[in-house]
This record gives sequence, C-alpha cells and structure tokens, in this order.
Amino acid sequence: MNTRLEDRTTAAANGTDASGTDTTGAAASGTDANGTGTAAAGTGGTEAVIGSARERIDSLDERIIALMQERMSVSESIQRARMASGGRRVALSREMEIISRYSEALGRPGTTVAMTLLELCRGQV
Ligand SMILES: O=C(O)C(=O)C[C@]1(C(=O)O)C=C[C@@H](O)C=C1
Repeated sequence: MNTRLEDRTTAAANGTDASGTDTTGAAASGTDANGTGTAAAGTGGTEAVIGSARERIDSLDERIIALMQERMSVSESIQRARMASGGRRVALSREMEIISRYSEALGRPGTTVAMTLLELCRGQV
C-alpha cells in the first residue's frame, strides 16, 4: 500500500497523474501515456507487463464488484427477516465482528473498507 502511494507520488513528480496519464507532455517528461519510461518500454516489454497486469486488475475489479453486489443482496435478506420479526435493521455487535475481520486482514484501511461495505449493505446510519 505504501509502495503504491510512493508510485503515485513518483508519477506525479514525473509529470503523470495517478493513472499514469501524462500531465505535462510525454516527450518532455520521457514517459508515455501509461506512465512508462519510454526507454524501458522498447527494451523490457514494460508496456506489455503493465497492459496485461491492468487487464487482470480490471477482471479482479469486476469480480469484486459482483461479490459486493451479491453481499448486498444477502445482507438485505437478513435485514428484511430481522425487521419482519420486529427487530432493527442494524446489528451493531455483528458489525464489530466484520470490522475486526477486515482490519486484521488489511490493517487500518481495512476498517474503512468494512465500514464502506456495511454502508452499502445497510445504508447510512
Ligand atoms: O449480519 C447481519 O445481521 C446483517 O444484518 C448483515 C449486516 C452486513 O451487511 O454484514 C448488515 C447490517 C447489520 O448491521 C450487520 C451486518
């Protein structure tokens, strides 16, 4: 995670934005539209490495989004069942378990991920 932040910082310093898009003119900064050094692009297949890794990321993102949508649907069924029997939409102790799981796996940003997922699944409280 820190590495990626550094990447972004470096990219910005090189005249590229966070997506690697040139912000100053590729020729002047020595980078192409992928943020790839032009010298390395021709020799090491860097363009191909980045291109295929980005395809994998796009595919992973699609699966993550589908899983989030599936989670929202399962969560809704729990909330409906609980509310139909007179309970509340929110189950705070369960949310604490979920937040702990994500923060143990991903560190502090995991807490934010869990809270965002919960907001998607049960709305803002
Ligand atoms: O597990 C539950 O009881 C749910 O209602 C699901 C869920 C969730 O999306 O994980 C959603 C709302 C609750 O506050 C807690 C958890």
